[in-house]
Amino acid sequence: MELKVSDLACARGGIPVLTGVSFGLASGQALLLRGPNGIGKTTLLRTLAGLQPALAGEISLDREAFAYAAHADGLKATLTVAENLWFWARIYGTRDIAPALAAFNLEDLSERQAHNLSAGQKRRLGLARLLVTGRRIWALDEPTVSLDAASVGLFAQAVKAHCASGGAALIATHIDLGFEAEVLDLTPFRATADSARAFDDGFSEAFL
Ligand SMILES: Nc1ncnc2c1ncn2[C@@H]1O[C@H](COP(=O)(O)OP(=O)(O)OP(=O)(O)O)[C@@H](O)[C@H]1O
Repeated sequence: MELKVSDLACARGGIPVLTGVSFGLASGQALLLRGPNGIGKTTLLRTLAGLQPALAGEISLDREAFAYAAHADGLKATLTVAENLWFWARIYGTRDIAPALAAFNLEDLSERQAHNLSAGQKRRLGLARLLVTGRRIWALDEPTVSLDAASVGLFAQAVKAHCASGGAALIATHIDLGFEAEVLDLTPFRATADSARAFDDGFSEAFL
């Protein structure tokens, strides 16, 4: 098993959002996170990627295993497409950006500054960054926002190739990505007022 999450609880803005989340993600597997707006998909991905602490529970892998791609593309506006990818490649110790450019059809845009890209092109660059991280688990938050149908197809191919080479992906999405994947519905794990109170009590007891 690549990743095992056990009895995880996480909060946003100090308020418990999810409790008792347990699932596994095997090497080669893509898992879709579903649930209504506000259920906590982003919160779960941020917790797994180490951007915020868990309230409780276990995550079998450390944050270094995850490449997180969020709503904000995190691009360097004045750098070109190629420079953006090289920036990340150097950080992650990757020596080639050509596969990333090709996977997201960015070759013809490689010399354009990021701030001059369209919304969908920016998103493609943000996703291409995943390929230069070399990280095993992609944690993706609504990765297809702004993408046209052809680009959703490129994204699906990239995820399939990543999984075929031993990686895995956890993807929060409301749309059909056009490939077979298991689904984890977070609705049953919504934190209740009682569970929120239990965390408050535990917090108070721990610090009194
Ligand atoms: N910065 C914040 N401070 C306080 N609460 C927040 C903050 N960001 C999000 N929340 C709240 O945390 C809860 C979980 O939000 P989250 O973004 O994880 O949900 P989501 O399932 O990803 O939603 P969506 O499908 O709309 O993207 C929501 O009730 C949201 O209003």
